[in-house]
Amino acid sequence: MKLTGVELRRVRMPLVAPFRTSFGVETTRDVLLLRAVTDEAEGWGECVALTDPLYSSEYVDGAADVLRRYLVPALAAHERLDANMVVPALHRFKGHRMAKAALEMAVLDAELRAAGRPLARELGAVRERVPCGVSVGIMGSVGELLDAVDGYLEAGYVRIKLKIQPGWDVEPVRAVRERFGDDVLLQVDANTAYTLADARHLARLDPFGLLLIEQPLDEEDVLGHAELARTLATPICLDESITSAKSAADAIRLGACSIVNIKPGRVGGYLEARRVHDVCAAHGVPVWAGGMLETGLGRAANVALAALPGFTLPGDTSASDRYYRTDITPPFVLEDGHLPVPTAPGLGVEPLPDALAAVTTGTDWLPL
Ligand SMILES: CSCC[C@@H](NC(=O)CCC(=O)O)C(=O)O
Ligand SMILES: [Mg+2]
Repeated sequence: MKLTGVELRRVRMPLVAPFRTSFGVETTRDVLLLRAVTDEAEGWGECVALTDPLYSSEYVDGAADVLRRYLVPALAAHERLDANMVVPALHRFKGHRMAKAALEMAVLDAELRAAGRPLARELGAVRERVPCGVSVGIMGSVGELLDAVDGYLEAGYVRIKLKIQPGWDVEPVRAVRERFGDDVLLQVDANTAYTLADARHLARLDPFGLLLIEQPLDEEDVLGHAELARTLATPICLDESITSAKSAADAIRLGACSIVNIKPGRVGGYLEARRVHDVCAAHGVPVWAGGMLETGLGRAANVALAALPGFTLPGDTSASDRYYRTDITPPFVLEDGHLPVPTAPGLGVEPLPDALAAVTTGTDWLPL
């Protein structure tokens, strides 16, 4: 394929309710979308960088800048381009995995649409629908949390994930267990909010039969997670620490985690995400699909990824209405706790023109 240009498009998507984590509160997603135009087809990419560099070092304005000044121009040198070539072509630019992932995603979508191949089949999907969990933010009270969890269980979600932080951990977990019982699949996500000094406190979560505790320590403290894993009965899952297939192999070998949350943006793309899946499978480590409040575009790709064989735990692949009143694609609707894997070529979905126009705050055409 010949890439003729890339459109950077910013969309502003208000959340149906504030989403609070240990690092901040999201009320509106300011999303950077990419539209890759080639001589054979067009493709869409979604950059998962948040507005501020609080989940990781990337942030949406920085991603747009590095794409505009470095990453998109770097692809001009390639007369013919396929998705496998994108990340290697950008290797000399350090970091910016979420920006690189979005560019690879757009080129991959265009390539697959041109070939009439669904992303799920390209990645190695073995399922036609995936079981869906839901991520529940930190709330103002335990009562408010219990009402939210009740609503999600009613909606059919098969797994509940609670955001935790110091001062909001044991009590909400205990309340959910007491209200909904021991059979509900339940896990927690700290987003790096604790230190090894909190080990004894975190061990107080062990009696609640959690599936996992996600990223309790700093993303760079792999050895700390290995030491914590020797203390806790609850399995440790890493998110922010896993930035590539190699970092997954290292973390597993060091005993830092026994479960991995895979987010394609965090690891530099869907092709690397498949490699993370393969490395984890080789070590017998289960994985699940994480989320970054994606629009239907990223959601479609995450659902395709979640259909790979090693994704044996429900992911944060929630329905569109978990976050958005109106999605920019036909909405993903939960059916018996599952979402269907798209079967059309490429991502299998594309933006609805009117819905996209209604939330677009700016476009920037980058010709090659
Ligand atoms: C704004 S918080 C984004 C990162 C967070 N993501 C979620 O909790 C799931 C979000 C989703 O359902 O897309 C995580 O650390 O796993
Ligand atoms: Mg997480």
